[in-house]
Amino acid sequence: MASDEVYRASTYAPVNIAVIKYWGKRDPKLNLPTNSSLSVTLSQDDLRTHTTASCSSSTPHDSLILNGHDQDISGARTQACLHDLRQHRQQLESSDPSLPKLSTMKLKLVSENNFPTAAGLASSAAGFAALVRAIADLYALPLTPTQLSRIARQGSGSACRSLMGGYVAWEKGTAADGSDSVAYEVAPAHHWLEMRALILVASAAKKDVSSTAGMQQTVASSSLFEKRVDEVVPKRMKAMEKAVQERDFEAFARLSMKDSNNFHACCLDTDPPIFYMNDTSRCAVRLCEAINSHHETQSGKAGAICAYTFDAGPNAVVYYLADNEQAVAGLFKGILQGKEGWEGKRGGSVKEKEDRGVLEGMEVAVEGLKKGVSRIILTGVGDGPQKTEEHLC
Ligand SMILES: Nc1ncnc2c1ncn2[C@@H]1O[C@H](COP(=O)(O)OP(=O)(O)OP(=O)(O)O)[C@@H](O)[C@H]1O
Ligand SMILES: C[C@@](O)(CCOP(=O)(O)OP(=O)(O)O)CC(=O)O
Repeated sequence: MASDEVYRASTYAPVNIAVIKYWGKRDPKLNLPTNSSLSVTLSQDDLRTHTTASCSSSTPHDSLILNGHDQDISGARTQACLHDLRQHRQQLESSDPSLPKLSTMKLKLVSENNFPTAAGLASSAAGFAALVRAIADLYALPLTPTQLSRIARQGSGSACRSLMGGYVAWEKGTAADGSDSVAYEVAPAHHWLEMRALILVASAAKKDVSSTAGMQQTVASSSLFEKRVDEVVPKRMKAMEKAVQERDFEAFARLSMKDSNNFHACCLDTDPPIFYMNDTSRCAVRLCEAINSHHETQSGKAGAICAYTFDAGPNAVVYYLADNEQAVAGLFKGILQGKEGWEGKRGGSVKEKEDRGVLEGMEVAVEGLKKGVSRIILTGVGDGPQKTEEHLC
């Protein structure tokens, strides 16, 4: 008689926000990128996906419940992840016949994101990283995070960077089968633990052009994009790795802001043009620039203390170091006090600052932020996926 034992494994997985952006596919089917990218993994104390993978001989069909709602998992991307994971399990089962035949059972996946899904907060990155990690744990696969990144990449490109903590690069690779298109750790979180991120949520609504569709249009129509892929990104990847290794915030900040602007310029150069940043985003840029130039004037030397970056949406992510919390987060708190997100341990310790020197001539930007930002999220660099015994099913 078949046993109806239920097997399960659960994990938490983080969001990552790139500072050298992935934009463009050279092979849409295998989800292979046109350029390498580099991101910061954010702390799971603030933003995370929690996923349980379970199976038993009586599980009727493969399913995924996300935030309480049934999801369609028949898409090629999710299917590619499930197929590869099952194949790895099958290899284990054929080399050790005493193992239960989990590869033949259907999977029940239950997942919860503690942040808005599909709002440009990298939910697909944390979501697919959690899905792959939870199933790999359920199947007891002896694969490294880099090996798992090859699988997660097929679900969503940016997901491959959420399988590791700290500072993570995704090497674009050159092999036609995608075998060398994987993520690797540039430095663990503790190497530069002082990194903080303030997220200004300018819209929690679903975006009108998905990343997947947008980047395809850019590849097909932007001539600026060719230069980005051939020259701009390869140079910046090297410089950004060095900035992280040397904990050089000035270089990290300048490269982040330039790369975000270059990516959004390519979006504007797309036919028809794609607009992810909005008026609120531009107000955030203006304020960051003002904070940096005020700091430089005061200190008498070059040195950015904050860096903005924008993904495929209007939300600003502002990176800064803990030592500059008052000068950066404190200034934003002075403007955005009363908005959701400042309460709690991280936000509570930030003192509101009204720096007339920085804010002089910034009335339009200040008003724009007050009007356009709905909530803030304060976080910092964090670790990779964490196994948990807290199961969702
Ligand atoms: N926890 C999860 N488990 C599995 N899949 C998820 C999970 N969360 C999100 N997804 C998938 O990711 C999709 C959202 O991805 P999308 O790229 O549109 O938005 P985003 O990731 O928030 O933004 P971006 O990647 O542009 O920063 C969801 O519709 C769902 O298919
Ligand atoms: C702007 C970005 O956030 C784009 C992310 O794109 P996705 O990883 O969501 O795209 P797909 O591979 O098509 O799922 C930049 C980045 O995270 O590097």
